[in-house]
Amino acid sequence: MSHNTNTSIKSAPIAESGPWAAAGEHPNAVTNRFYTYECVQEIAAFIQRLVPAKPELAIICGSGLGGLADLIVDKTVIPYSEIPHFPRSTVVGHRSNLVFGTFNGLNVVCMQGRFHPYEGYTTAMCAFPVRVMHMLGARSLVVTCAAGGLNKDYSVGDIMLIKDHLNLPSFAGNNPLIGHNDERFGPRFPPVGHAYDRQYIMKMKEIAAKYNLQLREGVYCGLGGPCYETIAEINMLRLLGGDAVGMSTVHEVTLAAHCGFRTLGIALITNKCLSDYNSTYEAVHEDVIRISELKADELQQLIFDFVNVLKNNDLENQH
Ligand SMILES: O=P(O)(O)O[C@H]1O[C@H](CO)[C@@H](O)[C@H]1O
Ligand SMILES: Nc1nc2[nH]cnc2c(=O)[nH]1
Repeated sequence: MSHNTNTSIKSAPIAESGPWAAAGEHPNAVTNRFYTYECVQEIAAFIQRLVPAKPELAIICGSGLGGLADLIVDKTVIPYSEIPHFPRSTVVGHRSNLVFGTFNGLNVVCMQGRFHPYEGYTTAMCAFPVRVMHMLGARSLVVTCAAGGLNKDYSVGDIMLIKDHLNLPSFAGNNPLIGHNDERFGPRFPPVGHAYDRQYIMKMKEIAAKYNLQLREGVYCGLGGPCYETIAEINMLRLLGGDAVGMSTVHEVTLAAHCGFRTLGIALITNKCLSDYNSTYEAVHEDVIRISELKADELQQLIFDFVNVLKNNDLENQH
């Protein structure tokens, strides 16, 4: 597929040229490159030429959870490598496809593979597909991830609905919204206190109850990775109120809140975060993938049923 990758470069003030702009005079200008509105428009237009149908729901697949995209019917699969300016997923358990089609009868767009800051992308670059999917027409987002269980009551295999998050990189000045704010995306100071939609959470609990499944509901801590946590860090995150920890999601949900998505966040607890210095257990990515794949069917069924809620517009305060 041929495309001109240079048409939307508004400014390329940093060493390498690309579709991003630097974040102005902010000290993070070099590290916080982000995609311009025009670039997102160009990508959306490119995709619309291939897939004219408007997606209603956007889905992001976490580690080992990309199988959901295989259940989409009447599919159009666009490899990230064929989309202008798109990064690539480099992590085991993440494919690199944007998948369109219908899932339980609803038009969806699904990221089969996401981007993480530890791959070398800025948080803004990691999260920018959220804006593309919004520009394509999606207004609901389901974001899934694999996570370590900080909460001592949690077991491996538990599914946690994310009620809130701690965006730890943002504490250190690494927020995907740093830099020039283009109001066409959203406001300069977006509220994020309700970034995870309460009604979506309630609906998902009702769905789970039908399967006698008890879902957890908790606070997700987003860290930069790629190291798993030290014991001291695990203890700190617990003190801060964290229930689960991972290396994704928070920057995506920040951009989703900024542009007005209603978001359902689901973390699959793939490992326990142990704080016993005498234990020899360590988290490993192979276990993360194994547990994700083991629990994928359950998660997919819940999301499949959740689509009914969206299709039937079975919600109050729809905005
Ligand atoms: O958050 P997702 O992409 O599901 O992946 C999680 O699993 C990986 C670590 O095993 C990290 O990338 C962490 O963020
Ligand atoms: N940071 C972090 N990410 C994870 N992803 C899956 N498990 C974990 C974990 O224990 N810690």
